[in-house]
Amino acid sequence: MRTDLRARVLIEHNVSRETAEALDLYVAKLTRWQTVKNLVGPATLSEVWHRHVADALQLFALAPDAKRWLDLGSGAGIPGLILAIAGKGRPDFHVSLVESNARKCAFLSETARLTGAPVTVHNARIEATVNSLTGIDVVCARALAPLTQLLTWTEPLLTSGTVGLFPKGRDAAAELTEAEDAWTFTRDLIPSRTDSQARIVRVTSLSRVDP
Ligand SMILES: C[S@@+](CC[C@H](N)C(=O)[O-])C[C@H]1O[C@@H](n2cnc3c(N)ncnc32)[C@H](O)[C@@H]1O
Repeated sequence: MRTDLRARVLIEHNVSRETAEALDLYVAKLTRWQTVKNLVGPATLSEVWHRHVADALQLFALAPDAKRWLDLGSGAGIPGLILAIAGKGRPDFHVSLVESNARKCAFLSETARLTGAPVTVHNARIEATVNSLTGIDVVCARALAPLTQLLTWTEPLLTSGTVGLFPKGRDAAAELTEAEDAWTFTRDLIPSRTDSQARIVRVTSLSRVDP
């Protein structure tokens, strides 16, 4: 079952053999750490290629030319570390990972070293870090916070030309409605390729609604 999912994901995302081997290292490391550190929902591990790897890789198609990525609340590196592993060969490609949990950062650093993924791991809180990060093409965050909170955290970036890509579940439309009370922005609601109920919210040109 797992092998079938792996093969399907690799074909669908046109993954090279070298990248597939690096993704295998990621999955093996995640599986090993999961037994003692509980990095992802235990029920999701048997479908890691679909639920995590493919879910991350689909973001590339939404910003194909982006080089400098920022992933907030990376956890076990989803989507940021997976994107970094897959984007490793691209010129000037780099992903900043922000994660407040030290043991998750240890996993991110060790796995990045093992796979050669071009990342910087920031063991820090988002609110203390975002202002110092510049030159970011895309900021993403999965399963972190409601859209209104994400826009508040990423305001310095999204008001300055950075694109936001936020994978969301079935409540994406409601989160958008709430966020539009406080912000104006250009947005697309893109169907997820891994979950028919889920959406990816793409946000650009953010500004605050006048009080
Ligand atoms: C539910 S997990 C999601 C992890 C990953 N993005 C995923 O989709 O599997 C949220 C992560 O965000 C981190 N986090 C929550 N609030 C944070 C903050 N203010 N600054 C940095 N990290 C934070 C948590 O430690 C946790 O690892």
